[in-house]
Amino acid sequence: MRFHVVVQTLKGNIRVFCRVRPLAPGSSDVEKLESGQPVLAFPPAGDATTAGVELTASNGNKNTFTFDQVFGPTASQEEVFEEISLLVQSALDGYKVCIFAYGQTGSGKTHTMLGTPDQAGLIPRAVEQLFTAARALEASQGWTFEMKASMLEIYNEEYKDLLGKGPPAGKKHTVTHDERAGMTAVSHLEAVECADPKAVRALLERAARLRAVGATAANERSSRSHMVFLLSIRGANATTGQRLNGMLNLIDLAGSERLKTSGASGERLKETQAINKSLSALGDVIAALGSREAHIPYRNSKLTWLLQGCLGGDAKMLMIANVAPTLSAANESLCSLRFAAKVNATEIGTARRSTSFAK
Ligand SMILES: Nc1ncnc2c1ncn2[C@@H]1O[C@H](COP(=O)(O)OP(=O)(O)OP(=O)(O)O)[C@@H](O)[C@H]1O
Repeated sequence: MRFHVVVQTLKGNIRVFCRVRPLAPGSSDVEKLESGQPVLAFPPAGDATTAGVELTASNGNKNTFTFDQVFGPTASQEEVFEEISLLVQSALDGYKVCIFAYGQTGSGKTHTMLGTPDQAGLIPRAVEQLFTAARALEASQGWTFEMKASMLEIYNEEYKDLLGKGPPAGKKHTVTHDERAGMTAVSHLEAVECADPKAVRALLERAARLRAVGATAANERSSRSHMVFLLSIRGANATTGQRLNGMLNLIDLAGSERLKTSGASGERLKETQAINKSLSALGDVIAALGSREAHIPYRNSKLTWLLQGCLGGDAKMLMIANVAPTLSAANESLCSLRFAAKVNATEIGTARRSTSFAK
């Protein structure tokens, strides 16, 4: 347990990875410039703890970025998870952990977070790992753990429960924070007790079906909304009296691409404004935390308001910037990499575990 704490603290509380997805099989997309140069290349970063990615725009301009990790198109789900597993594990030590997938529509966010049945993504792998570790601690060190999962969608600046029925007619979900206890409560949100990883898989399938229904009904809704997976972990140790509250939030953000708003109207315009608002609010919160401002603008979006207890000095954050390798995506990839670079340049204080001893 102690080992996890030390390693993660040394690496800092905000980390940024970049993941480049492969070209779709049979795709007619172009991934090279006319000169034959690839749009994305992976130069060495110059030190052992970071990795580089270089994007060449259609005008030939090169933009180089360094992140904590860069995964090329051949990186497997397992390789990506390996780099994240320590961070996930720390939720079981009483930390609040937030992992975001950021990028334009089609850049691989959902593949990274949820994956497919034969290429499981971060969420199922994280839950499986936490179960295994919790069981081992229960068997060897007198701990008991309770894990509860919720899933919600934020669409047009409104919360929607993906597992339960949601609030009664005429009511909305409300989010309240108990700062002293470090707890967040969402009204009318279903929290499903996770007795084993199989239960979580069933739950993810249920949520995916619900989102899919939305997608046909509301114009590719899944890429126009944020999907938030929340796992709360309560631990109690009968031998030592120690208690802990960990939290793992895994977020598949809405597509970050800027629509040409001049052509967008009605629902589409409203969606775009809501996405732009919440993504820039997320960037603003991170920037305000980094510059130690007295006021952190959590209230500026439903996303930052929901996650405020897990965004900040006490929490650990990871942003995965997903990018597509194609020439047609190069402009949006550049925007994503710039956003990620800004996050990467932010320093947030040392994470704190939420633990206490029963009297
Ligand atoms: N690393 C990868 N390996 C293999 N296939 C991938 C990978 N990343 C993405 N894909 C595939 O590329 C396509 C687009 O990916 P995905 O749906 O994850 O993008 P997205 O960013 O979540 O898009 P949206 O915003 O529409 O949800 C999917 O068919 C997905 O299976």
